[in-house]
Amino acid sequence: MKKILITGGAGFIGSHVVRRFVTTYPDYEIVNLDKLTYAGNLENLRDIENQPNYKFVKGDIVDAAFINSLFETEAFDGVIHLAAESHVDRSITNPTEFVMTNVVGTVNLLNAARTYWKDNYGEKRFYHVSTDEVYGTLGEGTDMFTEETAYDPHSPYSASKASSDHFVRAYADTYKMDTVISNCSNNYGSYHFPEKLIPLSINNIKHNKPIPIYGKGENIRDWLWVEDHARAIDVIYHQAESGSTYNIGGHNEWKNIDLIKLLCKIMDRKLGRVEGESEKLITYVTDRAGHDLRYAIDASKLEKNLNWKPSLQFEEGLEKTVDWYLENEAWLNNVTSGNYQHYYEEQYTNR
Ligand SMILES: Cc1cn([C@H]2C[C@H](O)[C@@H](COP(=O)(O)OP(=O)(O)O[C@H]3O[C@H](C)C(=O)[C@H](O)[C@H]3O)O2)c(=O)[nH]c1=O
Repeated sequence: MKKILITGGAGFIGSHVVRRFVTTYPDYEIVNLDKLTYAGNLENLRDIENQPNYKFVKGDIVDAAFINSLFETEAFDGVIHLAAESHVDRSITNPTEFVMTNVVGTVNLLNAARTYWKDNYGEKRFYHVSTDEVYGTLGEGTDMFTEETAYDPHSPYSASKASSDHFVRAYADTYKMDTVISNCSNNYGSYHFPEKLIPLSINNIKHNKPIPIYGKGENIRDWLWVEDHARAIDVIYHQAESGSTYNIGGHNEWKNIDLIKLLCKIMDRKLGRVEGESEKLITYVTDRAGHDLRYAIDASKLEKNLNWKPSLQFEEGLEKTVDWYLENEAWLNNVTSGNYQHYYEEQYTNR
C-alpha cells in the first residue's frame, strides 16, 4: 500500500485532490495534513472521511519539529503539497504570513523529505502545486505563459509561491530529489471560500449585496474547473518526468466584468429574477494594489505529453458551480458566519 501525504487537503483545491485520490486509488493510504485555517474546512470532505484509506492529521507545516516527527512515524511514499496561503488581497495586508506558510512551510517539508527519504530518493516523489501568478502579468493580446517563461512575480503571494518553486528545484538539483511542479491558472467550483471572485459574487448576488469589481473590471483571468485541475494533478503525479514542470490551464480567458455579467445572468435565471436585476449590484471599487492585468497559460505540454484536456465548457461549469452553492446553503452560511464571519466580511467590506 502506497502512503501519500497531501498537505492542505481541507482547502478548496486540496479537498478535490484528496477526494479524487481516496476514491480512485483504494490501494493508496491518503494522509491529509491541514492546519484548518479559515480556508480549510473538514466539511469539504464529509463524503469521504470514513473511507478506510483516508486519515486526517491537524498540523502546521511551519512547525519543523512536528513535520519531522510526522515523516518519521508515517513513512510516506510521496507528497503532494498544496498547503498555502492563497489569497492575493490578504498577502498585501499581511505578507509575512505568506512567507511563513508558503516559503518556510515548503522548505520544512523538503527538509523532512531530504532527511527521511535519503536512502531511496528515486522511489519517492515531491510534487509542489503552484500557480501561474509566478510568471507575472501579460498585456492584452494572444501571448501566453509557457513553462519557459521567466519568473516575474508581483504580489507578496506570487513572490512567496515563486520562492517555494525555486526551493523545490534547488532541492532537486542539490540533493537529487524526485520533484515535479505544476503552475495552474484560476480555479472555480465547489467548496471555494467566498473571498475569491466567483464564490464571493455568488453569495453577494444571492443576498442582494454589492458585487465589488476592482478597478474597471478589465483584468483577465484564465478559468479552470477545479476537478479538471485535480485530474491534472493525478496525471502529473503519476506520469511526469522527474524534475519537470507542467502548466495547467483552461484556454478560457475572461475579463472580470464579462465573467460577472455572465454570472449575474445565470443567477437571475436560477433565482427567478428579472434579467438584468443582479447586474445592478455591480459596484466598481478601488483597484487591487499592483493588480496583474492578464494571466493566460499555455497548457499544450500537458495536453500533448500526458494527454490531459479540460473537460467542461466554462458556461456549463459556471452553471454547475452556481447550482452547487445554491444547493449547499448550509455550507455557504457556515463559512460566512460564526468563526468564519470576519474573514468573509473582511474581504467583502475592505473595498
Ligand atoms: C475578490 C475579488 C477579486 N476581483 C478581481 C481580482 C482578479 O483580477 C480577479 C480574480 O480574483 P481572485 O482573488 O478570485 O483570484 P486571483 O487574484 O486571480 O488569484 C487566484 O488565482 C491564482 C491562479 C492563484 O494562485 C490564487 O491563489 C487565487 O486566489 O477578480 C474583483 O474584481 N473583486 C473581488 O471582490
